[in-house]
Amino acid sequence: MLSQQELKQSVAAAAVEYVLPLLGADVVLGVGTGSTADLFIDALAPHRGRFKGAVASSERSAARLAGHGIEVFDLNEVRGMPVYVDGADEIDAGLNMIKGGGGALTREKIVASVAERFVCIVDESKLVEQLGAFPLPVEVIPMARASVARRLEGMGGRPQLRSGFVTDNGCQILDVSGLRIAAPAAMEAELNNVPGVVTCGLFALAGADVALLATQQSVRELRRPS
Ligand SMILES: O=C(CO)[C@H](O)[C@H](O)COP(=O)(O)O
Repeated sequence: MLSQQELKQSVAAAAVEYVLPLLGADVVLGVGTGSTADLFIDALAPHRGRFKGAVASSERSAARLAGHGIEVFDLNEVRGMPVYVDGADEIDAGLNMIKGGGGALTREKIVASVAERFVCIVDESKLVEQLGAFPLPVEVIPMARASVARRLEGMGGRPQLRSGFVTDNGCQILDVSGLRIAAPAAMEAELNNVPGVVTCGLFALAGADVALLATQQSVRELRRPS
């Protein structure tokens, strides 16, 4: 029986195999945040000479990439990326996701939006029938924390401030439990439209294109239904 850590290692290795054919001297990769993304960075490191560098979705990942000698680019210096690789807290069969457990949701959404393809790397514990058991992270401008929390309560959620945590953008996170997420894209649009919300951790309007899912038997590849 493989542990969750071993499953994360196997999906990180599979993600490196996935990106290898896309590498080239001019190629910049988009790299996500979290323990699975960390393992991806570690597994990518031996191939550092085969691509130009990476854009990271957090200061944490930027430091890890740089520690491996992979050049880290500011997104403003980069015109495009063939692929963005990142983990998720939950993913459904439509490849809609909840992300932001590590608090990097806004930069993750920005970097992913610039990449041609989002490859989500998860172990099988993250695959769910309906999103929402994992509390939904919502990044908020600090002055709007209370007003946004009231709006979230009005939607049936129970927001909790992630205490002592400040995002790389200088903002705060409300972790919202109790939401019924039957229509993820509609809820993402509604939440992102609340004044004071920087972004919510639903990735459904633009979900993953491909999911690599580590199971006890193998790493399965799932594609976003068209
Ligand atoms: O969205 C994220 C960070 O903001 C991560 O991708 C998500 O929390 C999954 O993390 P892990 O790979 O550690 O389980």
